[in-house]
Amino acid sequence: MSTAPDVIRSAYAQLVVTDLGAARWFWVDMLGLHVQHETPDALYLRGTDELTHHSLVLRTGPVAALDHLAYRVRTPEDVDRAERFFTELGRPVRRVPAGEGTYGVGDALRTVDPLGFTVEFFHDIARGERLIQRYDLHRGAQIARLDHFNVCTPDIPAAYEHYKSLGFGCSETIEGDEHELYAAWMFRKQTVHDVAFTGGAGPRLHHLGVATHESHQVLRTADIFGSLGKEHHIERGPGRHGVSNAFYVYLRDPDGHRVEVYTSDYYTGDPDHETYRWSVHDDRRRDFWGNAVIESWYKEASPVLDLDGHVQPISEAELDESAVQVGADGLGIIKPS
Ligand SMILES: O=S(=O)(O)c1ccc(O)c(O)c1
Ligand SMILES: [Ca+2]
Ligand SMILES: [Fe+2]
Repeated sequence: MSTAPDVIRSAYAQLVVTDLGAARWFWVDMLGLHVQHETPDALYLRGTDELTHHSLVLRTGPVAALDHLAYRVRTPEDVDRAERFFTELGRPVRRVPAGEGTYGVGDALRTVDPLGFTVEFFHDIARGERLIQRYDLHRGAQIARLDHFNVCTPDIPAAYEHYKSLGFGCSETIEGDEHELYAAWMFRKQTVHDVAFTGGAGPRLHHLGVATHESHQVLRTADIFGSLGKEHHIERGPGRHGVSNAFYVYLRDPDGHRVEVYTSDYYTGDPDHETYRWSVHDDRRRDFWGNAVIESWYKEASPVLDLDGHVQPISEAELDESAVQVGADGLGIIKPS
């Protein structure tokens, strides 16, 4: 296998939304993302700390879906490496020269990865002005930056192996009694994850994770939605995660796309960083206070598009974490299917 591209971080996602005005209300007015560029059918958004052009692109389309995920790579030559790497894997690849792809992004490689997701690797991207200390412009949830992608896939071990071959480390896992893999969190930047896998029918996008600096901003996000009688957008939390130790709240946008407002995970940058493994029977794994995970969080996710914009077919998962229950005696019981 040729050398993998040197991925720096999860960098942006492009979502298809069916109503750009409604999406603007949610992502700009409520979450506080900054509009770096806009056209009649697209918004290019970033958080207060982000110095590159955007970390989220919303474009109008008939079906709410993930258009593609994008990772930034260290050098322009890593875009060539990505092309060789995925070509050797036998995956469909498409080179997207500067000016022909996403506005603000330079030369890029797009592929459909082994999990069925359309993924872009790029280096060159336009800059945005520094807003880190423009507190006068920090609004709503005061989102600082994109933190991670969470994807639904039926084969978590295959997802783990693919991202391991791309040089990702593994910070945490959720495992069964025989160490079957229910979920995994993997990273290139030195925090808990750039990408994580939720077991389920896939390929589907489970959520985008966006980071705030402090937990009071997570609580304030929930309060703002409550104040406006829009609490139906709050799906899960606020709460404290077991995995990652982050404080979180999950929201659904007007199209049902899930976003997690997330803060205070931890450093993972040492070369001998060890994976922390949770039992699927430990009720603190997903919420450290043992709060139940609402069914929709396990079952609902956004469809994804292929390189030509067609919705990818999905395949069902073998393992169903939501079927695993911890009984009153603290032992795991599997609900009869
Ligand atoms: O619910 S989990 O504690 O497993 C969790 C941890 C980190 C995340 O980013 C997440 O979405 C979910
Ligand atoms: Ca609710
Ligand atoms: Fe997350």
